[in-house]
Amino acid sequence: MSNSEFKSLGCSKWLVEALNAMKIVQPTAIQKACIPEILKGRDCIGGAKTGSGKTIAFAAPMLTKWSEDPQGMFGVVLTPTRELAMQIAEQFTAFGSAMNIRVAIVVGGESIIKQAIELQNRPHFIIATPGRLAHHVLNSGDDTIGGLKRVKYLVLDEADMLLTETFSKDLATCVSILPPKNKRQNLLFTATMTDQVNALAKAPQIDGKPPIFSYEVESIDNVAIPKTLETTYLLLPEHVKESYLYQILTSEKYAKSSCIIFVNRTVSAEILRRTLKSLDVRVASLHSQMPQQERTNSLHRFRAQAARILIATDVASRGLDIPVVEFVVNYDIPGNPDTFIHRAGRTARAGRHGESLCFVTEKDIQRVEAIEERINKKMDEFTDVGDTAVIRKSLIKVTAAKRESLMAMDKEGFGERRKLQKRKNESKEKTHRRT
Ligand SMILES: Nc1ncnc2c1ncn2[C@@H]1O[C@H](COP(=O)(O)OP(=O)(O)OP(=O)(O)O)[C@@H](O)[C@H]1O
Repeated sequence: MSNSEFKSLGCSKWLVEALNAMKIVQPTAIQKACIPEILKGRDCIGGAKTGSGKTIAFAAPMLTKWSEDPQGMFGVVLTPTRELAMQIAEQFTAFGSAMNIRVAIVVGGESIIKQAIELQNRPHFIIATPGRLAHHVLNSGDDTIGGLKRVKYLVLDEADMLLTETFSKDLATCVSILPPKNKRQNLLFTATMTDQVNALAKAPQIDGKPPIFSYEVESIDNVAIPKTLETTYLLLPEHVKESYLYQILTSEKYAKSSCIIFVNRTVSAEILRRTLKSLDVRVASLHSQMPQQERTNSLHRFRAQAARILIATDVASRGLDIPVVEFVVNYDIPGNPDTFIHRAGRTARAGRHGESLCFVTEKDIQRVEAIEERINKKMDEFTDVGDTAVIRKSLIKVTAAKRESLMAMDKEGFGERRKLQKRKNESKEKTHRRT
């Protein structure tokens, strides 16, 4: 048994040992601040930069309390994306394996019936995306979701995102089945504070409940990105972006790096994936137009380093914890500076070094300035571009690969499939609204 500081924060002995086995001994700032307060029964709003250990900050106190009386459904964790839900569920399962923990994942794109059966088995923790949990709340009987009426904890991970309009209806449905606010503990965590989150931090105290504990590690609004993150930009014309990307990814410096490339649209992700694949780069992709099984497989391949590069839309920008990622490329610049913080935060996690590069065309300059203002830091110019003669030469090869990709996508009706899917989703949404 070690002299882990988690013990002095009040975590159970078995959990301290489980953390220890994973070499997690010294709590991070957010963990030190939040664990004792959550154990006291307080609601908590925790703000800390990407990769600074927010998951354990809420998981450790919940698991400690659960192990004192491991009965029935104990806690619900909501997250905005399916992959993040799966990752959190894996962590709960790993931490609680010695205690026979039961964790259910309730996310879209997976079998509703299988999930209903899992819920009937009374899992201790339910890790869910709001849309699918709301579906169960609206359509399943008490034998499936009745246990939710007695949960002790509700966690909103990536709370700023979950509190946006996109999730409001589903979130309200999920919360409607839980015990009232004063009969459950509410834990909110985020890497980017928004007005909605701040407003909750200032909410009046509920009678008989300890006051909300609100904590931000060194004001994340002023220091929004990890210290170990290098931020650079490369100014370039739109039509050479693919060639530069290919050149950089295959250059001596980055040829072995694990890298996530963020684009703004699913169609761009598909074009890039095909183009790079035909140029023999080991790529995987992750976007919302892929079937869930493919999304899961892609992420597995990337995590296992079978694919060195992940091309992704913002479904991958939040929460994903893949320690080997050393390099994040913003192939397209996001419109919301907070999105940049989350994307770049897929690297430089837990004190590791990481790099973020922005591809900047003329039309992106204002967006980059807004990001620099948000992160309180000027980006440096990227200098590892390599030989421009080589890039010029590769331009022909890369352009040909892109043209072939576009032709293949056209033939397969990629755009059509998306339109069809969109129409299907819209009609599903209408039915959902009617029910
Ligand atoms: N006390 C600790 N000691 C060592 N490693 C830790 C500690 N706490 C967490 N970690 C590791 O740090 C990494 C990042 O943690 P986590 O995923 O919880 O970050 P986060 O703050 O939720 O980030 P994001 O805002 O991107 O969701 C994980 O790999 C986790 O296992």
